[in-house]
Amino acid sequence: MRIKICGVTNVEDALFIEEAGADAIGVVISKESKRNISIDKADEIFSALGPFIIKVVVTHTTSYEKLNEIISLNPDAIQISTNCKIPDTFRGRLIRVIGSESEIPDDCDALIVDESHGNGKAYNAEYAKKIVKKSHMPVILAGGLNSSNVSEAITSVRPYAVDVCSGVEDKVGIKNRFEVLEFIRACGRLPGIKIKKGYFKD
Ligand SMILES: O=C(O)c1ccccc1NCC(=O)[C@H](O)[C@H](O)COP(=O)(O)O
Repeated sequence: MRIKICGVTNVEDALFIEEAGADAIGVVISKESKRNISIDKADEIFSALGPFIIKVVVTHTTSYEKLNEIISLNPDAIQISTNCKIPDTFRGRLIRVIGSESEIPDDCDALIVDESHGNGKAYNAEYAKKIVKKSHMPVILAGGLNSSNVSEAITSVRPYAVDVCSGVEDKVGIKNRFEVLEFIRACGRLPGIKIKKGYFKD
């Protein structure tokens, strides 16, 4: 199972997540988010990472100026929840957010079923299953996932990938290393870092 860990706000967490073996890291560039970071911070985080991890920017912008700033970071993918049109040069790497009221869009390359927006709100299993069945695009599952429920979510929904944000945090924007490793393990993957005593919660 592919794994995206979202809402990363600092280089230390990003490097740990990469080393732990996640496939993708998401940073949020949106004033609406408690995990909002600047373009410069996102650049610092992406630049610290190696070539084998997918770098995703999550945004809610409707401004082409902002979008161009985001594109200038050269992310591997953009995850967007508005219907802002993305330049053709960026095609192939666009993830659109789909919630229970929305139709499947056809101007993107992957979908993320997400009604949580980093708040830990649980996904709707019936809806997610329907989207996986109907969509010809890869479907990422998000919403209230954590190390205790992700295995069941994978088995029942059969998504392309799973996404987690608050379920592996100590506090908003700060990842809990033990939970990151446990989440990766619960996805049926072997974490790249041994679970050491120091990674446990106090
Ligand atoms: O993380 C945020 O602060 C955020 C805010 C607004 C929109 C999206 C946001 N995050 C995007 C994600 O892809 C999250 O990982 C996803 O909503 C799952 O969050 P959680 O339920 O906390 O695992």
